[in-house]
Amino acid sequence: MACTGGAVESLDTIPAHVWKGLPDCLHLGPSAINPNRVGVWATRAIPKGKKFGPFVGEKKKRSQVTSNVYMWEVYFPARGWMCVDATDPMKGNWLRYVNWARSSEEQNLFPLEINRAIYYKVLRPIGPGEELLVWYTVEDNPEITAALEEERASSLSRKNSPKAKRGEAFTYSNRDAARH
Ligand SMILES: C[S@+](CC[C@H](N)C(=O)[O-])C[C@H]1O[C@@H](n2cnc3c(N)ncnc32)[C@H](O)[C@@H]1O
Repeated sequence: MACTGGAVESLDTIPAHVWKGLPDCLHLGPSAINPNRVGVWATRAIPKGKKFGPFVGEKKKRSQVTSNVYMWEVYFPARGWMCVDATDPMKGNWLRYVNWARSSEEQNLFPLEINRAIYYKVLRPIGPGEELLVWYTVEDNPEITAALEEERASSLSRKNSPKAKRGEAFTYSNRDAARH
C-alpha cells in the first residue's frame, strides 16, 4: 500500500476554501504519523458511523495522474476506471489531508464509494485530540462489513427516493478484480 509522490505540506499553504469547508469537530495540524504531512485532528468526540465527504478532486484518467497519494480510483460503467485527484490543494477539500493509517489498529476511518463518490466513514468512536486516519483491509473486517450493512439498510429505507444510495467499500480485490 505504498504511496508515491506528494510534496512536504505545511499549514501556511492550505488554501482558504479548505479551512472554510472543515467541519466544526475537526482541525488541521501537523500529522503525528508523518512529519512531512498535515493531518486532520478531532477537536471533540466523533461517533462511530459518522460519514465525511465526498472527497473532492479533479476527475482524470489514470494516465493523467502523477502521484497516487491524493487520488482515489472509481469505476464508471460507461468510462471504466477514473481518478478523483486532489494532488492540487486548490482542487481538493480537507479530506485530502486525512493520512493513511499504518495498520488496521490505528485506522479510525474507512473509505466508502457511494454513487461514484468517495466518503470516509467513522469505524470506531474518535476522541478529542485523535488524528483521523483512513485505511482499508484486504481481509474481511467485521466492523467494516457491519458498517456497510448499515449503509445498505438505510439505502433500502430510502429506496423510493431518487437519492437512494448503495455503499461499497474499497478493497484491493474489488479494484483489481475489475481490472483483470
Ligand atoms: C487517497 S488514498 C491515501 C490517503 C492518504 N491521504 C495518504 O496517502 O496518506 C490514496 C491511496 O489509495 C489507493 N487507491 C486509490 N483508489 C483505490 C481503489 N479504488 N481501491 C483501492 N485502493 C485505491 C491509491 O493507490 C493510493 O495508494
